[in-house]
Amino acid sequence: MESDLFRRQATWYGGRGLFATQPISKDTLLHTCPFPYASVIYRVFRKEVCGLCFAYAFDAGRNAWNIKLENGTGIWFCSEGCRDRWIRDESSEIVPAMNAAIDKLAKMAEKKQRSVAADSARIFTEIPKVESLTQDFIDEAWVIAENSAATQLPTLSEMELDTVRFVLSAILRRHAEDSGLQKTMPSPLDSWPALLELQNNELHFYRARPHALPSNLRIYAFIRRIVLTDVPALATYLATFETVHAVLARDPGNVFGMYEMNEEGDSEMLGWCMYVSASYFNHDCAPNVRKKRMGRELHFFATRDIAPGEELCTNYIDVKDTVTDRRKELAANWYFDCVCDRCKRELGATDDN
Ligand SMILES: C[S@@+](CC[C@H](N)C(=O)[O-])C[C@H]1O[C@@H](n2cnc3c(N)ncnc32)[C@H](O)[C@@H]1O
Repeated sequence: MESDLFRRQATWYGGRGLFATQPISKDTLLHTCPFPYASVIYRVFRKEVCGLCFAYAFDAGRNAWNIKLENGTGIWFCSEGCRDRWIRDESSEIVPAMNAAIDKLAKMAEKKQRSVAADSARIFTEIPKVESLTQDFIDEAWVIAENSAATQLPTLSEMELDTVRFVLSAILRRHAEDSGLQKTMPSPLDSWPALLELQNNELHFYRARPHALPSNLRIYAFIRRIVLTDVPALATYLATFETVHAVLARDPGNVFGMYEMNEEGDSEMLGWCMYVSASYFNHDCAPNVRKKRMGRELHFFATRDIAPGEELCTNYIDVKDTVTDRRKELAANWYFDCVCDRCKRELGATDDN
């Protein structure tokens, strides 16, 4: 990573992490991602969350935002400034066409539900047994899906349609990057080649959630159909399954939930984002880094003084929970057994364990 304060290097427990290269004082701003590479606001919240800065209407004492694109569907803004910046910065012609296509095809698929289900290849519907879920099995499933995807129009759940929007936002960003349309170029640390360097977690993910493999293959088939029929500008990214697969394989374990407090004072997830360079902060149950989302920017600050050589870690889960609950959650939703010192201490473990 290009920073005076830290560098990316291999960890003793596997994978990469970020390590301080000089003394860092408490509250130092360590890293900023100016905007996510890919993001989605859940459809149910799209009138309540600004399409540019992610401001939540509830925080401003409102039920919804009312500023829209003139020709657009599916995106609301908290201010004319955000709308105008979105038009200036994003590929504004493609997005409304894409959103309209998603809605149209989702309705078409719903109407044709029976016949489509009957025609579908088993790969799109059958939940694989955990024992059969090897990397070879997954790779083969994608090849089969690619060979049959052109004619498929699967019916998707609301969650799957949100995932379609998420993946398409990544494809759009890649297209903007490749074609020079991107007005504010991201740093190389937040580019498509950098995204490909993120840890691929699909094997752990599908073994924990076998239904997600056919679901992701349906998502791919649906995206391919949308692009081929309604968004030809993105067709090169759908010539093979690689782009969709690359995003879906890196989503689990790398993305950030978009959380806000709701009326009841509970934390509500409004969508999720992929901030590529931010994904290199590993987890620690006694973190020395805290993250703060400010609009669509994600900032990371030191929570205490940090010595050179120390790993910079944030927390992926609520660290107020007990050691048993923390480890259960990390294993279930993040697919790893935490190696942090606090866990070791609280488990009464020795270094050999
Ligand atoms: C968001 S990524 C962090 C970057 C990752 N280490 C890499 O090389 O790409 C999360 C992954 O890092 C590893 N990881 C993060 N914190 C960990 C911890 N406390 N104990 C063990 N593994 C951890 C796990 O493999 C996890 O799936």
